Amino acid sequence: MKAFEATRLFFNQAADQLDISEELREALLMPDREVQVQVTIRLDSGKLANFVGFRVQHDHSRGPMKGGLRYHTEVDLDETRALASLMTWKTAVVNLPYGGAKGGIGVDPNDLSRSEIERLTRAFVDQIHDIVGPDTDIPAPDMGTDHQVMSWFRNQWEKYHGFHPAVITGKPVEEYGAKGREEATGRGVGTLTNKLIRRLGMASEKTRVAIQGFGNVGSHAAKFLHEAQFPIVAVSDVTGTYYHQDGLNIPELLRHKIAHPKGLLEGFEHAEHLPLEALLKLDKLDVLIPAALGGVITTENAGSISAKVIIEAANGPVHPGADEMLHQKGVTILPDILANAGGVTVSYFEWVQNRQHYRWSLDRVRQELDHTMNQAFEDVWQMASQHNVSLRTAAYMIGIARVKRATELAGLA
Ligand SMILES: NC(=O)C1=CN([C@@H]2O[C@H](COP(=O)(O)OP(=O)(O)OC[C@H]3O[C@@H](n4cnc5c(N)ncnc54)[C@H](O)[C@@H]3O)[C@@H](O)[C@H]2O)C=CC1
Ligand SMILES: O=C(O)CCC(=O)C(=O)O
Repeated sequence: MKAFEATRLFFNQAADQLDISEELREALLMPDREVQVQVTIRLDSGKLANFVGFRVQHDHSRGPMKGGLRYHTEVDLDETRALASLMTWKTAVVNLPYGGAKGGIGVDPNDLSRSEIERLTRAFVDQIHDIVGPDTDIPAPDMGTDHQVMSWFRNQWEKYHGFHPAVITGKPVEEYGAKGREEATGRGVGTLTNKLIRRLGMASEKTRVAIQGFGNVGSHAAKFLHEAQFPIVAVSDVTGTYYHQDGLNIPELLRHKIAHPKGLLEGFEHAEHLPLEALLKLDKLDVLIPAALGGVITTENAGSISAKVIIEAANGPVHPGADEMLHQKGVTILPDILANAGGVTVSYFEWVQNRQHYRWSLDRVRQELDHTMNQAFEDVWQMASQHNVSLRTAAYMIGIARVKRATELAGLA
């Protein structure tokens, strides 16, 4: 099943609870605009290379559209469309005054030098600068992009439109970025993991965690959970799974990642090195945190997952069929549109600061982030209890109801 079809299924499960008509479902699901562009650069070798870039603007009924930029080989129109629609429900669940969008380029950034990535980013901006802006559509980091890419993006966009740092978020802190944006998604994941396991009557020191992906989100979630006393027994990145039955030394893993030229765990010696796919098959896990690609938990591998709780730090990691199987097994899933909303929440704080030419302290960012995430969690928990539905369906119900209301108030439906 393709990614957008999967999000459509999750959408429909919630829309059934809300009794939404077929026409309105189509109107809410259909993206506002989809753009596909050619991105051509000259490589360091002197050869030309052609890539395909996308920006999908899904819905703007609640405000300017917001969502990250992904550089990854699997980026295509369908995946970008699915990710853009997730942004619409996500910004609504945490009640930010935004709609949803997503973009990216089908490329493996590990194959390019930093200067090639800079040229790629600038060429992409040349193609899409007219459709993004601080009041229309505001990009941010996602897989394969970071604060440096945001900085190049802003610089190129400003060549066309003049100074406006609020055109993009996730910028370097010394260049109009918000303190705490880099850690925000991982911190939000950590905060809600802690909250959920306590709600389920579990204790952090006895909760064995595995994290798939040790990039921005996975590594910050690991840091936060380690500080909260959770034993993290396994983490993985593209180079494999790293396991220690008594819990990994997370500070040492973080130091290793920082020292590695590509930020990888390759060569880490104080853990058992297992194949990539081993992480999902580990026994005696309590919490599994997919924090890499979408579509990784399927009907084929869901049966071998031992965790009682799955926290969707990645976007769309669980296929609908697997979602149903895990639900039947009694696994609690904290859905992506709530679990990983910390990133876009602090992006919103960054945008607000840029527009006011003001800077918040890290303490303030963290306090407001924790408040937003806790409030959204309580709203979703209450909705799930009231309607006897999963946390995913409850989160979608809240998101869809808010977007539906804004659409109706605008007189569009
Ligand atoms: N960066 C952000 O603020 C946000 C990111 N997300 C989602 O979180 C996920 C991760 O994003 P980032 O951490 O930003 O990306 P990243 O590019 O910083 O890191 C990705 C990590 O996943 C690893 N990885 C890739 N394929 C893998 C595989 N098959 N098995 C195990 N590990 C694999 C990579 O080696 C790397 O460690 C994505 O689904 C993204 O959409 C969601 C909300 C915000
Ligand atoms: O920070 C943002 O604006 C968007 C982050 C993002 O792409 C996501 O939440 O999936």
